[in-house]
Amino acid sequence: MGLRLRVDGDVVRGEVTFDRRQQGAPGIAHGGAVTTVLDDAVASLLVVLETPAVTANIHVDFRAPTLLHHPMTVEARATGRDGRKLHLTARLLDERATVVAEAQALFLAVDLEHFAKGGEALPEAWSGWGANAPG
Ligand SMILES: CCCCCCCCCC(=O)SCCNC(=O)CCNC(=O)[C@H](O)C(C)(C)COP(=O)(O)OP(=O)(O)OC[C@H]1O[C@@H](n2cnc3c(N)ncnc32)[C@H](O)[C@@H]1OP(=O)(O)O
Repeated sequence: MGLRLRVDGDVVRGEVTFDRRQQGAPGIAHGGAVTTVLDDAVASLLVVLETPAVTANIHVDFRAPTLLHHPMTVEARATGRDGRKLHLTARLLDERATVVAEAQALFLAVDLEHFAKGGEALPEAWSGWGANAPG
């Protein structure tokens, strides 16, 4: 789907075009693929927030069909923090700036050791990530 995300101040923005590999109904992206994009967008906010965290839950409202082969934009922002709980939101918009899907996600801040459970080496760039994050 060629998702590209970038940090723009305290917002994450990106572009994505779904194709047949993400098809659900004919010509329309599967909701799981749409959710993946929204989850990835909010997860990228963790760079802005300087906080390692994981998705605890994500709620998605599908407002309109997400059409294949149409360029979409995604934007994500943080809406609040309560201790370890990060409240994040993201929207997917079509070329006419119509919101086709939006998500509210709860992320839980974790220690970097959480990611070591996967048994893979963590990226070098992650060392020190979250060292100053409030608990
Ligand atoms: C840019 C770099 C990106 C790096 C990667 C980022 C990750 C990308 C996004 C992902 O896809 S993450 C993968 C999918 N998510 C997971 O695999 C998470 C799996 N779940 C867990 O590991 C644990 O359940 C979790 C760390 C989320 C919570 O376990 P904890 O033992 O740390 O929390 P705990 O049970 O003590 O609960 C702490 C608080 O959170 C609340 N809570 C926990 N899970 C919740 C939940 N699912 N829904 C609502 N509230 C939840 C819980 O009620 C409680 O609230 P209170 O403090 O008010 O009592």
